[in-house]
Amino acid sequence: MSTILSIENLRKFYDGGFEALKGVSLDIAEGEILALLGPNGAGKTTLISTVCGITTPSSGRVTVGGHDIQSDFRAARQMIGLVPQEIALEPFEKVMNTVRFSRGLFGHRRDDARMEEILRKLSLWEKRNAAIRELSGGMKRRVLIAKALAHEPRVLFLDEPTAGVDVELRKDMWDIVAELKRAGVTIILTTHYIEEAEAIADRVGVINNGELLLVQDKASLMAQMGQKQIEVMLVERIDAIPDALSSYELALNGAGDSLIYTYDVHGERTGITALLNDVAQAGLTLRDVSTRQSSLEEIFVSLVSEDAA
Ligand SMILES: Nc1ncnc2c1ncn2[C@@H]1O[C@H](COP(=O)(O)OP(=O)(O)OP(=O)(O)O)[C@@H](O)[C@H]1O
Repeated sequence: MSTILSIENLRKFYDGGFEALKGVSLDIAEGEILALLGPNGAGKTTLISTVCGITTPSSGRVTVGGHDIQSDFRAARQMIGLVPQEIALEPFEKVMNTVRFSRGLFGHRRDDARMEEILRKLSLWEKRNAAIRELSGGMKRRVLIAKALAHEPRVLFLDEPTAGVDVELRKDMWDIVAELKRAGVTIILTTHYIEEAEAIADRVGVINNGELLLVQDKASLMAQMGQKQIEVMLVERIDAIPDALSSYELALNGAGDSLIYTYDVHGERTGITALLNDVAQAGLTLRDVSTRQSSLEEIFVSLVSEDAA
């Protein structure tokens, strides 16, 4: 797939000398969904704002569809839609006019069919004549997305799209993102909800202290770094792990009826067969066995804490 967004050695010093981006480089392929994860203050918003031309880079180069965001700003910006973190809308304006105005800002001709399509997709059509101030917070977020899509961008940035929204709207958001992906839109989103990144992204980038710690295909990241756990559920409760099993790194759950064994998926031998054998030898009866892969959240926490060390 071709690269639609290219970021090369991007640095940002804020007034006062604080370095919020320390030489970030990243290529994003057309049509992919990239989730940017990072703790508060990591530099996610600064990165997005710089690419979108809201913040000027101190050095480095960014191109969108081959257009340089500084020397060819208009063409680059045309290709980008931004759904900002904060809701900033004109309270007395009507929904339809708000979205139509955004399209006009980019020099696009009025297209009522297109407006209807966008508003329907976001379940805003019935509200098209409502004033913004009459809408719920969730509806306002939908308006922000509609505004960002009004000029038909090829790359959409979503800065914390689900911060503070309820479960239902969050699910709707992800349906919208999936639909946009099907339509070929490239999506870069920041989130604190790691399980969402895990569910929706093709690639995950982890940013901390202004540096991109890694960008990797989600599946390979999880396979590479993941540990698996096997839970051995027992028929009877036990107070302590039997001595016969002391050679294994086992944990006993709070209820005393499950042994948790963590192993590396890449180890030559997992030790599971021997463990199950020895559990039986120790006189314990298995009720059930289940395995689980460590989540992106655990991977993320270990990466960021390694970085801080
Ligand atoms: N205008 C500014 N002037 C000075 N420092 C700033 C400015 N904007 C952001 N910063 C600092 O730059 C760093 C990165 O901020 P940024 O908003 O990009 O982080 P973030 O990863 O988006 O965080 P969050 O998850 O909290 O939104 C922070 O330390 C922040 O305080």
